[in-house]
Amino acid sequence: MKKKKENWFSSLMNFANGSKGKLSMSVLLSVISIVSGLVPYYCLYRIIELFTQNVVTNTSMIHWGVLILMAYVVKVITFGISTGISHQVAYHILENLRLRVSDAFMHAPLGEVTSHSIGEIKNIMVDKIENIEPPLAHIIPEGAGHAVLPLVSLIGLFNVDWRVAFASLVTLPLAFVCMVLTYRISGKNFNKYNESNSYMNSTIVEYIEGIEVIKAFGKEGTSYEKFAGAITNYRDFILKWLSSTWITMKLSFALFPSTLLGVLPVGLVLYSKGILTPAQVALCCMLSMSMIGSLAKLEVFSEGIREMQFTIENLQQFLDMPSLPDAKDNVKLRGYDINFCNVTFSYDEKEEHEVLHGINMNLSQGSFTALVGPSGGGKSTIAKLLARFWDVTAGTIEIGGINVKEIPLKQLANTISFVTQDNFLFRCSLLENIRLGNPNASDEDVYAAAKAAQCDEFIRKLEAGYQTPAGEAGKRLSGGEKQRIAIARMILKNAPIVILDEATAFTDPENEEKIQHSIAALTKGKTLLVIAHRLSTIKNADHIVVLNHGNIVAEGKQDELLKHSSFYANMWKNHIGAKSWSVGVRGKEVSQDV
Ligand SMILES: Nc1ncnc2c1ncn2[C@@H]1O[C@H](COP(=O)(O)OP(=O)(O)OP(=O)(O)O)[C@@H](O)[C@H]1O
Repeated sequence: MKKKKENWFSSLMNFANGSKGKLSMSVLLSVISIVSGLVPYYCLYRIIELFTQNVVTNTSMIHWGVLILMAYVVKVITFGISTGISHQVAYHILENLRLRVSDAFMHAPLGEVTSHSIGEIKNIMVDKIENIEPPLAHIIPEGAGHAVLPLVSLIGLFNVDWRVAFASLVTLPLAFVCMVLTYRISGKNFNKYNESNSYMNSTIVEYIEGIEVIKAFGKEGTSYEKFAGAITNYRDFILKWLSSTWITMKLSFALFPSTLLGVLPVGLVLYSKGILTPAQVALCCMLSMSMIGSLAKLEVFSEGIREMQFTIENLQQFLDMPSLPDAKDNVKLRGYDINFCNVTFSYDEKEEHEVLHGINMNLSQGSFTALVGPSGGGKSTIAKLLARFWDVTAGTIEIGGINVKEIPLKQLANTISFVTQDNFLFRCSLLENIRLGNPNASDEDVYAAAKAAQCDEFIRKLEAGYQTPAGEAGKRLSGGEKQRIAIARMILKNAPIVILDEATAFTDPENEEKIQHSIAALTKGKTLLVIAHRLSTIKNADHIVVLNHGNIVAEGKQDELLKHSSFYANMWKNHIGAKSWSVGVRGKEVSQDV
């Protein structure tokens, strides 16, 4: 059965959990504050009445004056407390929204996440969510107050005379029509607005991120044009969008607060007929004027409501992202053997482009398995499926006899250390970047892991050593240095299964040998899966699996493969050739050493 689409406001209120009491208090105080603004009008009416009946005394003036002052104090205090509370609640809702969206990203298959550009995600998570804070903090409490005030004023007007009360409503129907029209016209283009805004954000992020490539290829002009074009398109779109609603919006802005238009003439006619006293006419004018402020505010708030509605509806696509099913309770693994059974996989939902076709593979606990093969053969995909960045399309992957889908994602993450090709450093110190591998590790443990990964020496040479912020250092570190930090993280994590995806690809030969020794020592007894292009680094593997176009084309030990697989033998020959060639070019002599 199709799930009923939740109203955007209910969705928003779901994020106020734990703060609904505060929100109600804020609404109540706001209503008190706004309605207490009517008290001075009533007092003025009584004072005018005293004057017109010529019975005014000092005591009565003081009496009504004090009442006006008290109403003012109540108005200011209740308003202050109400908005204070509502801002707290608004930020609580914003925090929940952001946490919920980032949680959705964390639990979604990786492909879902990468299908959105960084600019788009930043736009929604930072800017759009932040933009709803002011309307959220003001509209709910103040909106309630401003909705109640015209009603109270209207009741007051009916109390004086029903004809004046109806006269105050004369412009409302037309104002409503204009407001609904504005809402409809601008709503139609909101998706386009989002697209245009996201595109502009993505373009600027791409422009800044790719600045090195742009400079290297002398494409400043072209890239700048793309960026400037996105800004111009956005401006043109917004201007067109605004002009499409300009007339109806301005009309509704003008008509909504025009209560005096009916009240004043009708009040004066009733006065001339002796039905209303001058004080009553003054009271009717004051009451209808009190409605003006509130109706104008409601009109402005309708803009904010629309902003909130569109933001929440836009966020819904992120909140509704499919998530990888996650088991609740930790399971008992029977060791750390890994078993791929008939695994097929496509990155696209339609399964049109299968990248793995029925992979069967067994990695016994404590063994060292190497995945090799031409680029695009599916090596990294296998590693990512094991770490469950995606779920297999068909077949199963088991660890210790348990399907990875039945292992809670957290337990799986604790079981596997994955050093990927992208060695991402977070915006914190290098010490903390390494400690990510094990948050409970002491500083000494971090230093030991860094030594084993051959990064202690260069880190200590940095001005702030281990305290160097990675954001800053990340730009200064070489690819190999970042890779060694990632390996130190892996060492510190000490998980029973280790995946190294081209883990030493950036490292120079001298350090590579040292790291290879450290990795060999530190992964002893662990189930190790290495993805390597440089066959010399995995020639001692217990098991080498050769992948081509998503199929296993050969497997075995190095010696067996060299004897029985012409495919592997060719790869080996090419590898040796490439090594010799590179040495030859640099040293002007050709060597056949590997
Ligand atoms: N996120 C993705 N979305 C769609 N297709 C992808 C994605 N990642 C990889 N592919 C495709 O899947 C196939 C296998 O890629 P994979 O990265 O697993 O190969 P690989 O053997 O690790 O290559 P390399 O040695 O170059 O890293 C390739 O055709 C690639 O284009």
